[in-house]
Amino acid sequence: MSGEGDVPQAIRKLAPGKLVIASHNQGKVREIDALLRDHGIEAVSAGALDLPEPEETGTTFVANAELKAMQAADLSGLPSLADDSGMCVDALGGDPGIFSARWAGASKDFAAAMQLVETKLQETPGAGRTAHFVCALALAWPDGHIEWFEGRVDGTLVWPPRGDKGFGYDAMFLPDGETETFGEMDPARKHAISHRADAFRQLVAAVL
Ligand SMILES: O=c1nc[nH]c2c1ncn2[C@H]1C[C@H](O)[C@@H](COP(=O)(O)OP(=O)(O)OP(=O)(O)O)O1
Ligand SMILES: [Mg+2]
Repeated sequence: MSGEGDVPQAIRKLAPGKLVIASHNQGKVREIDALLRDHGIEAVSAGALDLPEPEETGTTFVANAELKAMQAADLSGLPSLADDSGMCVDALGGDPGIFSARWAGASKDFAAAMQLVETKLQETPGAGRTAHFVCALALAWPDGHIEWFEGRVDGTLVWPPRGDKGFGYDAMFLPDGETETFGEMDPARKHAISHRADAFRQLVAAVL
């Protein structure tokens, strides 16, 4: 058990590198590292610590984020932050959702995953093209205490994909109110408006 009040001091006292980013996705680690650095926090990635990639057996973004954060905290003995995220397409009943990474297969082929989304949309009569990204962040402490936050950004899917600055499904996602896809825009702009930024704002407000 931990009161809300002692957490900010705890994270502020961390030595540099003593927060684990419990992710094996380089694109995500890059974004989370940039977001943490904005708050003066230096972290180390699960990959750099040789932590294994857990099987994501949860049925929600939050459950999978918790599972990844808790495993990293258990194995490292350090506070660990995990991100479980994905793209939910309205006309596909929310797919790929928590299966966003798995649609890209073992080779992490997101060109193929984006093509699969587009093909399924073409096969769905009268389908609209609205979608949103979700990001669940879970922060697990070695004492078992855990807190989580969920962010979201709404947009429309474009075809063909545009831009190579992002990762995953970025090149086909046009956020509402923008003229560039997540793949085309400056990373700083994505950091300001993304699902991950939304979840981070909540984490920062609650924890830092
Ligand atoms: O900002 C994003 N821009 C584009 N695509 C994104 C984004 N955020 C999540 N996505 C997609 C791709 C990713 O592979 C999957 C998350 O799956 P998810 O299991 O949370 O992550 P992962 O397996 O890639 O790495 P890990 O679990 O080690 O953190 O959703
Ligand atoms: Mg994963």
